[in-house]
Amino acid sequence: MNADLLYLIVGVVALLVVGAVVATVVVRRRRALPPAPPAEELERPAVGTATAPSKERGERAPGTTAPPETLPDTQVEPAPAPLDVPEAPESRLTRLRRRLAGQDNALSRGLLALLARDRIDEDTWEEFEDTLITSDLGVGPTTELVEALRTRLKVEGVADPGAARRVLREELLRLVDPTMDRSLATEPGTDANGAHVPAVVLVVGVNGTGKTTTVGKLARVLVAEDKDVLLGAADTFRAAAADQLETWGSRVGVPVVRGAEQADPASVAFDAVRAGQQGEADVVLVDTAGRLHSKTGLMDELGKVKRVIERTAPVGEVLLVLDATTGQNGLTQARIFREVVDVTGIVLTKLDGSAKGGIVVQVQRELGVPVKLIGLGEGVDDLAPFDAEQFVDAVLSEA
Ligand SMILES: Nc1nc2c(ncn2[C@@H]2O[C@H](COP(=O)(O)OP(=O)(O)OP(=O)(O)O)[C@@H](O)[C@H]2O)c(=O)[nH]1
Repeated sequence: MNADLLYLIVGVVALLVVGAVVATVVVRRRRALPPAPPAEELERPAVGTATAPSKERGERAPGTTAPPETLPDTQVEPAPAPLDVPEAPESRLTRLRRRLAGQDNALSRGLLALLARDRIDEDTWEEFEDTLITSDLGVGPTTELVEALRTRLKVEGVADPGAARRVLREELLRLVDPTMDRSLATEPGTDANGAHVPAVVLVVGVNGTGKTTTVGKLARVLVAEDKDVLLGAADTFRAAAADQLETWGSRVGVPVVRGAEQADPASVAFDAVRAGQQGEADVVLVDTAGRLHSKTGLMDELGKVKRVIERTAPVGEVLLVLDATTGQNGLTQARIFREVVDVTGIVLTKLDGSAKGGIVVQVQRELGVPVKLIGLGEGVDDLAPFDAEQFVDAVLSEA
């Protein structure tokens, strides 16, 4: 072997040794590093549209590194919207009283202007009667009121408008009847075995009168009174009614039991009351469909709903919702519903913007049950318990 060949072999061996040493060091260093994070962790998409870093969303402020355990594995749902706090009963009443008094109140203006005249002659009494009839007081109550007023003004020798107004107030109040029990049956009870039984309120009426809206508003009244409420969407005829109720419910944290579109209303009502019993709700409000296609159909449907509910809990309250602006039509509806279910109270909606307050008296006489609630607008808290004195004062206010 010559010297050149020997140098070549020694050089190749030396290169191999150096290469092996370098490779070992690199492999060792790689093993010492943590594995590279997956691509998606490096670029986490922002949740929602907010751009400010948010701890809740697991975002990092620029230049900071969050410890791995603070990074959520899944996207964080946006926080639920805070619940509404429904208006307290007292402030609601004060506000709605002002609204009732602030109407373009033809009744009030007409009555007071007539009583303010120097001399009340026959023409004046006739005008007075016309004003009362226009307000939907009805012929019977109008005649009674006029006769009572004429007699009292004469017998008591009332001459000044202030005194005449006091007499009118007393007579109107007598017609509206402050002695009627207008409380709502919303106290839960127990059955024979001591099991919890929620109070059940069934809400009936023809479509468009404001049933679903009333159920939503009433839920808010009850929540403001610290009651646990559950809603049953037994109006399966109009799918939007259940959606509407869900919106009302979700705003105040009240659950809603609903069924499939066109499901049997009785089975939805049954499920709702059962759920109310199991969840120990204080009150279950059941919305119903109001098709007046035929009296028999309505009778069958409402009768069945009530019977099926009563397997679990008695129906303590049946509220008939009537639109105050529909006058005689409303009374016809009232008659039909009275034959179908035992109505325990009336809700008069849309009394805002209506000079038809006299309907309160007519409908109470027609059904023999009290007006318990009045709707005074489309706002979420525009439903108030009916109070005879406040109502008469609002009707006679000179606003
Ligand atoms: N101004 C006014 N509008 C009201 C009042 N109550 C309800 N409404 C309106 O009346 C309309 C009908 O109300 P709904 O609650 O959908 O009527 P419904 O009886 O449930 O109708 P169906 O579900 O079709 O049977 C809605 O636009 C309500 O906002 C009220 O007191 N005043």
